[in-house]
Amino acid sequence: MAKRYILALDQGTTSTRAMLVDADGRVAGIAQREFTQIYPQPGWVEHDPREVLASVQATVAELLTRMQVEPGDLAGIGIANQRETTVIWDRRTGQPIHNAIVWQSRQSVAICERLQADGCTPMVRAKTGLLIDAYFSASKIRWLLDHVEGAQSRAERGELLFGTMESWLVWNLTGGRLHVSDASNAARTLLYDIHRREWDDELLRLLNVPRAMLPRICPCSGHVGDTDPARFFGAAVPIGGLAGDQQAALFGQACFEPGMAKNTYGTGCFMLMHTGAQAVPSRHGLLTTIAWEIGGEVEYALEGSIFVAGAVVQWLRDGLRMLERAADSQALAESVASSDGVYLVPAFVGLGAPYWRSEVRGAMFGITRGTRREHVVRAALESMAYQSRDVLAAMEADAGIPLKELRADGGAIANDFLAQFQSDMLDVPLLRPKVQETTALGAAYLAGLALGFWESRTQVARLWQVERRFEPGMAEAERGRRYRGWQAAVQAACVFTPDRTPM
Ligand SMILES: Nc1ncnc2c1ncn2[C@@H]1O[C@H](COP(=O)(O)OP(=O)(O)O)[C@@H](O)[C@H]1O
Ligand SMILES: O=P(O)(O)OC[C@H](O)CO
Repeated sequence: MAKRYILALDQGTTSTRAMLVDADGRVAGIAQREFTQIYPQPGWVEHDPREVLASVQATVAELLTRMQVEPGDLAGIGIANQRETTVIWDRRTGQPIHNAIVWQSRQSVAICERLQADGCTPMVRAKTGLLIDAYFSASKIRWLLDHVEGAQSRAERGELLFGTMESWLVWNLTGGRLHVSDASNAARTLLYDIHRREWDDELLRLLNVPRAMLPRICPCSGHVGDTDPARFFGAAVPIGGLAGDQQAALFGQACFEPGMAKNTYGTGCFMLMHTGAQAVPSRHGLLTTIAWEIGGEVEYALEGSIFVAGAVVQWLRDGLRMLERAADSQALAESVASSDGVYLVPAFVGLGAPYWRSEVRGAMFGITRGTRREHVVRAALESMAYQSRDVLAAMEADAGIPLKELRADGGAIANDFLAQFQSDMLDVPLLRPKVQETTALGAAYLAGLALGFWESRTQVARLWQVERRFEPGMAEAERGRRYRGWQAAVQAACVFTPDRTPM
């Protein structure tokens, strides 16, 4: 019987999703499971890699059982993952030496400050397209090798392996036979030269990371290997695609031409613009990153990484108890004509792109006796749109291409108020696709193209369909006035830094 589905795994920051995609690019079924967020100290975030792996196995088992699909019905597997999150494990036992250090975690800030003070930024930027920040994997690896007893010498003896989540998952799903990563994930480690496309000796020396612990780099779309039947429901299923989740979403949104961009509104917000075969350096606080490597060719993207977006709504719900459900934020925001001058700067873990100010903390401005919960909720939603405008302005300046339309996805863009306000604030149409699980979809496409499930990107691009198009409708003067208020709020938040001790 013909293989009916590609299984896509979206291993995200707060949950794992498994999804079956059919040949028409339709989602036949989906299963999702959250896992524990470990906060050992303020500003630190960790995951237990074994629990993450268990969440993958549980979601796949649930999905296959519910959909009455046999592993033999699967044409292949595509994996997209939370990026930068760092796992180190023992090659022989397969056991992690510590929890995974999550991308948001700030425990390696001091390591980054030393590198900055040593003047390493220009060299790092030129080779990796990144800047020195605890966000990326390298300082997390250094932190683990420093803090787990004996880790450095074990790594030097070749006993320990490093990987981001896709690497850890492939290692386990193949029964410890494959230690690989892909170019889009390697590009987020701060150890990979995105132009020469190899691990870089100067960067490895700088961070004293032994080469022996690094994975082999595979293409994002290509037959990496097969699952071990003993580890994967009794079947050897080909793994055909690996990509960082934001790059996978760019692919799932069919942004294949230079100048096409997507923005994902999840916990954080990640805007990526495809820049073709050219790695465009940023002069405005963005990252230059590999979008994907396919058939020996690399395509690049400019990225604006915003650390807090949908998480601000979670905070209103769980921290302040202003909302019962995240979705209630829409009706509340729409019940008032404006935020009444209130601005919320959600710098809970500092500011990412384009500011890169890890010491700044969140703030609210413009409060009066008349400020109500509705205004605060509206200001919170607006903050996602303002932060995205900051990033888009930088992107247009760097790429020299004005954006024609923005393809949007992620949990928070279900909010129509946010979608409309975003379109107004950017003065470009915002397109919400029918399939909003674009990350998993992108992983499925990358795998399916490699395994002959789909023929070409042209075919994939035709499968993309718009669910709703939001047209900009705000007058120029009004847009400018509101955005200037936001810029003033960010500036004021940056001034308030009473405690500069790194977390
Ligand atoms: N209707 C909504 N309006 C505003 N925010 C929302 C809405 N629904 C979900 N969110 C926010 O979106 C985020 C979840 O999106 P998701 O794409 O699942 O995130 P992630 O993949 O980062 O875990 C949460 O932070 C939540 O607060
Ligand atoms: O898992 P998400 O959707 O929060 O995305 C996380 C990013 O990959 C971090 O760089």
